[in-house]
Order: sequence, then C-alpha cells, then structure tokens
Amino acid sequence: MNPVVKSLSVERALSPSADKFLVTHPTQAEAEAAVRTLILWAGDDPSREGLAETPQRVVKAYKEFYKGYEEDPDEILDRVFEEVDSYQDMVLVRDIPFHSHCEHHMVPFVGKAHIAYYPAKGVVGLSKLARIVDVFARRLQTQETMTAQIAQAIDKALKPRGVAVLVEAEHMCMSMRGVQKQGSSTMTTQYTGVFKEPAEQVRFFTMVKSPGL
Ligand SMILES: Nc1nc2c(ncn2[C@@H]2O[C@H](COP(=O)(O)OP(=O)(O)OP(=O)(O)O)[C@@H](O)[C@H]2O)c(=O)[nH]1
Ligand SMILES: [Zn+2]
Repeated sequence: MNPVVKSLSVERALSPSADKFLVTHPTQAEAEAAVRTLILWAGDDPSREGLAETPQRVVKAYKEFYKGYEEDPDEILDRVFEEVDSYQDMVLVRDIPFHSHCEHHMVPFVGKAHIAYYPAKGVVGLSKLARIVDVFARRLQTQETMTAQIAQAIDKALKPRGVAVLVEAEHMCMSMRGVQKQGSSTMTTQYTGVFKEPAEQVRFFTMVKSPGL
C-alpha cells in the first residue's frame, strides 16, 4: 500500500456535498509532502530557497481552487423573493467569469457562464447565480458536468418554468500541452422546461450574444 495512504489516521467526508463518497482526507503535512514529490517529479530541488515554502503555498491555493466542495448550492439559493409584481419574463445573467480545473489533467479551464430562467414563484438574488457557478467551478470538473450541475441546482431550488445555461471556456490542457491548440473554445448548454423549445433557445442565445452595456 502507498505509505502516504497508510499513514492517514482520520477518515471523514470531504464535504457535505460529497457525502456519497467517503473520502480519506489527508493532513496538511501529507498534502505538502505530495507537492514536494511533484516538484522532484518536475526535476527541481524542493529544498532550495525559492521552493522551500512552495508546498505550503500550493496547499493553501488548493483550498481556494477547490472551495466548492465545502459549499452547498441549496443554501445559496435558499432565499427567494416573491414580490416582483408578477414579473414572468426571462431573467438572464450573462458573462459570469469563472476558473475551474479539468478533472483529467488538473489544469485550468477558464471562461464565462450565462444563466437564464423563467421565474415561476419568485426570483433569486442575481449574485446567487454567479455564486452557484463558483460552487461547481471550484471543483475538479468537466465542462459538461459543470454545465449540467448549474442547471440542476437552479431547477431544484427555484422550480422555475425553465433554466438555460451556456458555458464557454478555453481548456489549458488543450492549449499549453497535448494537442496545443491555443484559442479554441468549447461551448456547452443545458436546457430544462420551456427552454427545450428551439425558439426559446434562439431567444436565449440572441440575448447572450447581443451587444452589451
Ligand atoms: N469532454 C471533456 N473532455 C475534456 C474536458 N477537459 C479536458 N478534456 C479532455 O479529456 C481528454 C483526456 O484524454 P486522454 O486520452 O485520457 O488523456 P491525454 O492523453 O492527456 O489526452 P490529450 O489531451 O489528447 O493529450 C482529452 O481529450 C481532453 O481534451 C472537459 O471538460 N470535457
Ligand atoms: Zn484536461
């Protein structure tokens, strides 16, 4: 057995949202040791001055990159405002920037999400839609999974007449390594409810791509 895994003493769920998978969570010292191993793997000396504190910094940065595992989308979307004078048309928040990491290479993919919904019983705070993007972006992801998860979370919490999510991103694993195609972008969409109608998808796409402020 891998000695790092063997030495782990505490087993606990990584986060409430990951409770399906009971994850063995390493200690900070174990995580830092793993970074030192990767520095050696890259071909450098982890004890030299410039790298001595790097494992500590990387582990701290990972807390930010993967903060989404500790966050609960239901809690974020908990507050619904019902007093909107029977507003029923589409609500669209577009150009929500995000950084995520692909689960295949743990390399960033960076882009924008656009989220629309048709309210049924009320609306959510606009910032909450942007927060939902980060909940799922700050995990190891595929773009497809992230797109679907954003739509499902909004659908579940708000029960709107429909949700549309469009995500566009550049994957660094396709630009800085591997096939090395800089500038290519990937678009993914997920539609529920009334957005399954092609005419609604056209309206959504037209609004997303219309000239901005
Ligand atoms: N569908 C999907 N694929 C992704 C995403 N992020 C990265 N990938 C792809 O995951 C694939 C992994 O392919 P593998 O053949 O297992 O790994 P690899 O040898 O590193 O592949 P190359 O990137 O082609 O060098 C690659 O084609 C990546 O482009 C994503 O969000 N969605
Ligand atoms: Zn990748």
